[in-house]
Amino acid sequence: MLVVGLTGGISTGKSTVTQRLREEHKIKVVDLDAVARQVVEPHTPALRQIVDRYGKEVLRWDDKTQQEVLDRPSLGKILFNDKAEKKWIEGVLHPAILKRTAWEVLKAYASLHSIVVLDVPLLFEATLHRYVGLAALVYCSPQTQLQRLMARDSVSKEEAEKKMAAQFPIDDKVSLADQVIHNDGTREDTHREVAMVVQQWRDRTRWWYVVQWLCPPLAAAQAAWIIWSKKKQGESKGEKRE
Ligand SMILES: CC(C)(COP(=O)(O)OP(=O)(O)OC[C@H]1O[C@@H](n2cnc3c(N)ncnc32)[C@H](O)[C@@H]1O)[C@@H](O)C(=O)NCCC(=O)NCCS
Ligand SMILES: Nc1ncnc2c1ncn2[C@@H]1O[C@H](COP(=O)(O)OP(=O)(O)OP(=O)(O)O)[C@@H](O)[C@H]1O
Repeated sequence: MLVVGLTGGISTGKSTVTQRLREEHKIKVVDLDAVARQVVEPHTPALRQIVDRYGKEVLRWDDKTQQEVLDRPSLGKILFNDKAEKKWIEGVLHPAILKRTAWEVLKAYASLHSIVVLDVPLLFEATLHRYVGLAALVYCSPQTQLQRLMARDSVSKEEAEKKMAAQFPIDDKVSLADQVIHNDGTREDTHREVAMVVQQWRDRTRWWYVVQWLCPPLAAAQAAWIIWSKKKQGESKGEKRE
């Protein structure tokens, strides 16, 4: 099975691309933003830790479920404005997110998917690219990124720039990626690029994933090889976590 890590910058178009992957190409996608929401649902250990640290101000009443839930904009304000708190929040959430994601990958393998795409906003920042077979970047210029972020989230230029600054600059991610999907033009242009990369992924997997499914030690050996060789590559480039 080919595990693709799909990343980008905030608002460069990951969701636009993954929607196409799911609907047109029928590819299994695991969205780590969605997983990040699950790990802070009511009564989870992660939410308890967050409330212990920041108090009830990070909660809001949800009429639909009749309970207190995480107020995401409030936690976002803390995370995007304070580097030390960002680190603390990530220290609580990332291990829980990783555990759930590993489980989703195993489920995809067991149900004989040839390709699984992980939509990971912080693929490079969290050095998760070492654990995937291919890192694909959804790219648009920083100017387009800023405009789309301001329009989509109805935020000021200053607020949008602060969110962009919490990640590696999109131009720096280009050299770290194995493949780039350009999303500066029309959606139709992007759909064409997506079709091209999907063909490349399918060419890489062919019948190999069936062999791996029939012989799990082969799949485990390939995963171990990818992790080991990417770790070596990273060390020789002097890569380190943010
Ligand atoms: C801060 C939170 C509460 C804001 O929630 P909100 O619903 O407003 O936004 P959402 O979750 O949809 O994220 C939107 C985008 O923000 C960016 N972003 C999210 N977390 C981070 C982070 N820790 N560092 C930098 N950028 C981030 C990503 O580009 C993401 O796609 C939320 O993003 C969160 O819990 N973040 C911490 C978990 C995390 O690191 N998630 C990234 C998954 S790898
Ligand atoms: N090719 C395009 N042309 C015009 N608008 C686009 C294009 N691609 C994406 N957009 C718009 O740009 C905004 C950001 O796109 P999208 O939500 O897919 O980004 P994202 O990378 O998933 O964002 P996030 O990191 O916040 O999850 C959305 O409002 C989307 O409709």
